[in-house]
Amino acid sequence: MSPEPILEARGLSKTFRAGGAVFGKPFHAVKDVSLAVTPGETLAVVGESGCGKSTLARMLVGLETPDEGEILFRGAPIRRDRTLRRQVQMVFQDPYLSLNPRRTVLDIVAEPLDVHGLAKGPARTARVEELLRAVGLDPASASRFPHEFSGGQRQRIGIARALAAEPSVLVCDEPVSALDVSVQAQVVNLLIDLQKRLGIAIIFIAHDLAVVRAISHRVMVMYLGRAVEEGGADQVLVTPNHPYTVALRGSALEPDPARARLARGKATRGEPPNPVNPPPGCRFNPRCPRVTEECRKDEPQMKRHADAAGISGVACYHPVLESA
Ligand SMILES: Nc1ncnc2c1ncn2[C@@H]1O[C@H](COP(=O)(O)OP(=O)(O)OP(=O)(O)O)[C@@H](O)[C@H]1O
Repeated sequence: MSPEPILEARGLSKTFRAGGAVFGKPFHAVKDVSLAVTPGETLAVVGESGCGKSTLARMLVGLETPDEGEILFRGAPIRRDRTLRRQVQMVFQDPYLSLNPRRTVLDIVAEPLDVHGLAKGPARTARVEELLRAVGLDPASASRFPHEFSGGQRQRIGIARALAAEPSVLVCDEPVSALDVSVQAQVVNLLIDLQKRLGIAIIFIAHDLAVVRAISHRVMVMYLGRAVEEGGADQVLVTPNHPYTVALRGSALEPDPARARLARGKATRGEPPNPVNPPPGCRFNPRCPRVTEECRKDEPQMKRHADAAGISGVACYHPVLESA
């Protein structure tokens, strides 16, 4: 029997108005997305910029309220309360913007300890030093300020801060995309190591399939607010079923970023996606090499089935392997 999910989202939707304007046209940034992670598991959420990954992440940690759907922690619905805030912590994309430049590392990492009343005085300092050690930083650096650290070290400080709350789930929103390629693997390896030691579940958000390869057990692919494919990491990353995942994978195999963009552009023909005016039918249809009339009429629903790696699913009338 597979373990119970620690965090589950059912049918989450979020609508914004175009341009953030009060009278702007409403559009779905996230539409009917469901996911689940079990303790010790990493679910990667991948898709191009604007597909709704950050909005999904913000809903999961309670920074954004879903318009529809619910979030369950250990099987019980949770709202934007303290339980959710403490048990589900976020690691932000930009380690330069997400750390207050006027506070010391001690005070930054101790913030969740203060907010949740977890430690005071010498115990607070000792806990911060322990957390800094856990993320591979010198505990003596607690009195320093963020600008004295490199990008990779700052992201380690962000991870230490997230861990201070003793969370069961870390939601990492593009945690390495602002870092040099040489540093990205170190931060990914740190997360893998922490997961093994602490048994936390990780939701790892990225636009790049190559980055998620090392860390993910399961992968969900999003396109214009919708989940289009999900399954075990090997299945989705090696033998993808959705034509969009195939296109993303094509660009992931290209190590040079400029060529990867070109490959992605070629593989996903036509206009770049715009969530404000999604096409009728399948949202990917204007760019899809396998498009038929059916795809232009009705939106395909996610069809799920159980396999060796758990549940797999694809929302496509013409999935690649089945019709090959
Ligand atoms: N507060 C907001 N008000 C209006 N529109 C928003 C708001 N937040 C996000 N959006 C829009 O919702 C869509 C999804 O944004 P989101 O940031 O979730 O995507 P993403 O996949 O994380 O992209 P990126 O990697 O560029 O952040 C985008 O079109 C974005 O412009």
